[in-house]
Amino acid sequence: MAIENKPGQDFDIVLGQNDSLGLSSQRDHDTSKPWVLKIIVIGDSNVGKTCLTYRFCGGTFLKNPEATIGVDFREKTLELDGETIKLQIWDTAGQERFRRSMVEHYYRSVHAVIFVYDVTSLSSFESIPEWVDECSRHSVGPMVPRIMVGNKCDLRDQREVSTSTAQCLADSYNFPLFETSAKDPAEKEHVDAIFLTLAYRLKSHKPMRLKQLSESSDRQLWNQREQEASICQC
Ligand SMILES: Nc1nc2c(ncn2[C@@H]2O[C@H](COP(=O)(O)OP(=O)(O)OP(=O)(O)O)[C@@H](O)[C@H]2O)c(=O)[nH]1
Repeated sequence: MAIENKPGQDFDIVLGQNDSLGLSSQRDHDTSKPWVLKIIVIGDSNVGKTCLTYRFCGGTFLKNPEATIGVDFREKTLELDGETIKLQIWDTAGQERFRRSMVEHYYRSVHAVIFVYDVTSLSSFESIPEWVDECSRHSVGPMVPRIMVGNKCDLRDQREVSTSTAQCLADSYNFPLFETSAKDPAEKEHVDAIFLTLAYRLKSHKPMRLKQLSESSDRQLWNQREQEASICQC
């Protein structure tokens, strides 16, 4: 496995300029460079955010993940209809004490949001409106695509959140709902579908304004995390 962006190597990121999605009305995309889309994964601690992103990027189930501190970055490059798209996935900390200093970074110039709850934990589901509110408080506009994901569906006997209850909440926000399991290998396609759905939705929007990531503080953050060897090499 090889990481797409080596330390010190510059690459582009789409940063919001003209509207909440960072989209411009004119095509100014250099086709030799991929789109880079920032997706954040948020939700209570222990719902499986790290395992879901790892399943998508690395293809396997991470057996003993440690609680995320601040953020872990993962990247996946996709070819969609002949265009290269890099998904820069921010796996955020669910525990308040590990996210406090990072929250502003999470939401800055974000292109899509994945809200995760655990189908075996009613309280994690009941927290979803708080996560949605946090997004709004950080000025994530209504144009930014959002998806709701119920994880750990393999634990059938322990389910506390029914599909219909979750669908009601998702409908009230007009979010697509996915139920899946990071653990069950048979669910890999559903996990992929979450991220692909977002990638296609973002790609279908108008062409995007590009800005060098090296100009932003996101770049510094990324470098710092690379030095701490906390980027998943997938
Ligand atoms: N059975 C089952 N367990 C899962 C699944 N996904 C994650 N887990 C387990 O749930 C626990 C928490 O997983 P994480 O991915 O670390 O959860 P997180 O949401 O990233 O947690 P924080 O980093 O604290 O925010 C771990 O013990 C995982 O093995 C799943 O789909 N099924």
